[in-house]
Amino acid sequence: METLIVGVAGGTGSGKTTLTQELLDKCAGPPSVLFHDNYYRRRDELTYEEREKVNYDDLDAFDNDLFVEHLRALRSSRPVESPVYDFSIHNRSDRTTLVEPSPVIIVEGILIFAEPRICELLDIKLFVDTDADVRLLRRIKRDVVERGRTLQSVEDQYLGTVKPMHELYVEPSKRNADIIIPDGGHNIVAMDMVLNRIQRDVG
Ligand SMILES: Nc1ncnc2c1ncn2[C@@H]1O[C@H](COP(=O)(O)OP(=O)(O)O)[C@@H](O)[C@H]1O
Ligand SMILES: Nc1ccn([C@@H]2O[C@H](COP(=O)(O)O)[C@@H](O)[C@H]2O)c(=O)n1
Repeated sequence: METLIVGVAGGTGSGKTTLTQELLDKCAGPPSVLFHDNYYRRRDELTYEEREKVNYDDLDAFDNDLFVEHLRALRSSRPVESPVYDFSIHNRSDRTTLVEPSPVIIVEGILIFAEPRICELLDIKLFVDTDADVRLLRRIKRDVVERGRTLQSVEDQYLGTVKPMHELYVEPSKRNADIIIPDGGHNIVAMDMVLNRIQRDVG
């Protein structure tokens, strides 16, 4: 089976998941999706308080060996049992989810263009570009409402690790993108271009 692997990167709150969902809704298929977030390392050896302090915006926070193994398996038409991460406990859950192979594979995550082993497997690289102030406002809302965080913890984490790692890894990785998309999944012109390209290659 011919496969096309589409990478969707961008800072936290930039609109990656929204763009991924648009692609899922509009591609025939449907595509397979691997979320890099689900490959955060298991941290059973740490207490909750210790896990709260981990730098989750560093490349080392992810089990990239497993991620690359799963991406290669999907590319070779083999299904994978993807881990499921639980943000409320800062740890991998005991559940997995079956991801079936498909001609179009979407890969999403803040750091996928910063890890060469992942980057080289991607056929189309999309970077969702959104101003830091907008991303921060979205992040505060999401972390408090959906991830059970306090305002203080969001502020501490943002200034302590999220912002510096964004500047060190995420922003420079934009140079590896094929297309930089302002306004993410709401950018109709960019979406049409990407969908046409997908249609041409695997349609
Ligand atoms: N282009 C956009 N315009 C306005 N709001 C958006 C846009 N893209 C995403 N959002 C909103 O911003 C929030 C974060 O988007 P999301 O796609 O989850 O970001 P990410 O996956 O990069 O963290 C969500 O509430 C989403 O509805
Ligand atoms: N236990 C964790 C693990 C990760 N994060 C944050 O998630 C962000 C990435 O997800 P996006 O949907 O925002 O792209 C990343 O910036 C990590 O800081 C967390 O808060 N807790």
